[in-house]
Amino acid sequence: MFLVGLSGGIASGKSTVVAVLRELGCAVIDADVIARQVVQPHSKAHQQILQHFGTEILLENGEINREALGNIIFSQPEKRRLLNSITHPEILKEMLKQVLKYFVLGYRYVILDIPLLFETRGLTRFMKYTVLVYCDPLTQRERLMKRSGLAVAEAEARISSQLPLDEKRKWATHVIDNSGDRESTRRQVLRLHARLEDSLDFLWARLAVGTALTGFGGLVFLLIRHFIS
Ligand SMILES: CC(C)(COP(=O)(O)OP(=O)(O)OC[C@H]1O[C@@H](n2cnc3c(N)ncnc32)[C@H](O)[C@@H]1O)[C@@H](O)C(=O)NCCC(=O)NCCS
Ligand SMILES: Nc1ncnc2c1ncn2[C@@H]1O[C@H](COP(=O)(O)OP(=O)(O)OP(=O)(O)O)[C@@H](O)[C@H]1O
Repeated sequence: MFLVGLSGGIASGKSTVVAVLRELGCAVIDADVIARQVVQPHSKAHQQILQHFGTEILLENGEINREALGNIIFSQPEKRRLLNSITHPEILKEMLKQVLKYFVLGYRYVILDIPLLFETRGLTRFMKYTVLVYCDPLTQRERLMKRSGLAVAEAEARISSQLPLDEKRKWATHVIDNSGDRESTRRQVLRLHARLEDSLDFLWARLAVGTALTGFGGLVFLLIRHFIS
């Protein structure tokens, strides 16, 4: 089994790409969804957030007021680092559990949708491929303002809380450019999907050739090499 890290910037189109991949039957784990689950009332992260940010970031029903917390962390880098240090270990733990679930279910690869993949040190080393959902800066800002009802300055604060997409582009093994229309993006996702599926064929072909050439010892060697690479 191998892992594919999918990332992008805020409102660059990750969910749009993931929707197509899910339609094609891929297993996808969404870090934003998990980030919501791990801060539910009575969780460890909820208690720590309350302790550091105070009751003013709570709604009447005890849940986190995401808008209020967002306003704080997107304008104050040190508060953002604090929130990340509380939530990220919990998010990673839950992601690992879900990866194991898909492994047991027999999926041959799992896509991890992680907005801060390239910002989180060391995480890309576990991914066989990294996919960046790119979008040109002006379109990204416009889509973000429209989707979240933000003013220019607020949208820019959110965008600049992440590494620029042009920087992330250099690190990704695959790029999907979502600056155009949805149809153009869909075509690129179909090509990516075909490559991911081919990548499996390549593995099995390598194993078959390896076994034929070197016998059982060679097969064991190739399997070990694959799972630790
Ligand atoms: C700040 C919070 C409360 C805002 O909630 P809200 O519902 O408005 O936004 P949502 O969670 O849907 O996130 C939207 C996007 O914001 C960006 N974003 C979220 N958290 C961060 C962060 N800490 N740093 C930079 N960008 C972030 C991502 O691109 C994400 O896709 C929430 O995002 C949060 O708890 N963030 C901390 C956890 C985290 O790092 N999540 C990102 C996944 S690892
Ligand atoms: N190709 C496109 N053409 C027009 N609008 C688009 C396109 N792709 C995405 N959008 C719109 O842009 C907004 C952001 O897209 P999406 O939710 O897929 O991004 P995201 O990266 O998952 O966002 P976030 O990280 O902030 O949750 C949405 O309102 C979506 O409908």
